[in-house]
Amino acid sequence: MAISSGWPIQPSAPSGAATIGQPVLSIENLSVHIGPARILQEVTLQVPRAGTLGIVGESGCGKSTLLRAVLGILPGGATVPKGAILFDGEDILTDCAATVRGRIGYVPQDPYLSLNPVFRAGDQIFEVMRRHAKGSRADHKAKLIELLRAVQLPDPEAALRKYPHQFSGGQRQRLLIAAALACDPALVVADEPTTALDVTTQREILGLLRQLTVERGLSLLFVTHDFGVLAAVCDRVAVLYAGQVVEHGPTRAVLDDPQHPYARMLLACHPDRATDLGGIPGTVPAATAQPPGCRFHPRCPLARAACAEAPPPMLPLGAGRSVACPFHAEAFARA
Ligand SMILES: Nc1ncnc2c1ncn2[C@@H]1O[C@H](COP(=O)(O)OP(=O)(O)OP(=O)(O)O)[C@@H](O)[C@H]1O
Repeated sequence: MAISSGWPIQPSAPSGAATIGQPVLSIENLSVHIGPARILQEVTLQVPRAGTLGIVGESGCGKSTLLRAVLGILPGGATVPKGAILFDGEDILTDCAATVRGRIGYVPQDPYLSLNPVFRAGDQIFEVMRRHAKGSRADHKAKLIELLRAVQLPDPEAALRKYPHQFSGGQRQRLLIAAALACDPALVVADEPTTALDVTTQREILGLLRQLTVERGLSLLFVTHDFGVLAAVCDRVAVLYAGQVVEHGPTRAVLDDPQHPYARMLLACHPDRATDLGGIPGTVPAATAQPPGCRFHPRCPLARAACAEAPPPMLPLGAGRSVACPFHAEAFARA
């Protein structure tokens, strides 16, 4: 059974937009360690200009760490033994990080925790614009009012003077989307931006995000653990397991016919498809105890000795798809 987004279908990106020119963001062989935790291993991904890439994976697979690396806010003690993150050709991991960061908008996960309760909403966004956007305060105000209209927040003038507690959760998330767009970013990074919201508000916010990215030609890097949300928002998807990308391709193709054993088993657990509640045998390894080779091999029904020896290369499958498993075509029975 196909996984439906459950959300109203939103306008899709202009034809061919996902493949135009250089990617806006290119993550190349990125490994991130924090102390003994080997969190990301040789992650390679691209966000197309005016395209949307979703990162999907279970809790603890490294989604937030990947976003933090892109935003230049890895925690103290983090090291990057390998790799690069190129934004418009500039390496975010080097000194130009501060300049680059102003051109990346961020929509956080929890609208209740992301605004300072003691400052007016407008002042908090003006402060970000003062640091990163050109123009006077009057220019910023005109721009912000236009954005608050675009995110469909009623009475934008009054909204600027309100404190965070005077908004609902959905309204706060609209405010945060406006804030993310305030400095004219080329890329918006969103970290599960609807998990704290009720289902109806989730639909509205996802629809809005999709509409704004299409209308404004923005690129979107979107993290979620929810395949339905992914189907609603993202043109392309990368499936992450224990810090390794195991499959990458157009969202519809991956959801309809996943190739990596992990992606197949994960999708089989989705409520739209599940025939039992068996789940995937075993547990996700701790970041301090990652198995060698393919990190999924201890749980994989197709595993053999070679899988424990070295991480499998990404194999191109055509039509923009790739999978990190040389045995992906073999059928398996779920344990
Ligand atoms: N500061 C840290 N120090 C040590 N280990 C960390 C640190 N931050 C994260 N980790 C570990 O890195 C792994 C990935 O964590 P991360 O938060 O990136 O995953 P995630 O996919 O975003 O999870 P969730 O969906 O639950 O937010 C986990 O095993 C986590 O315990």
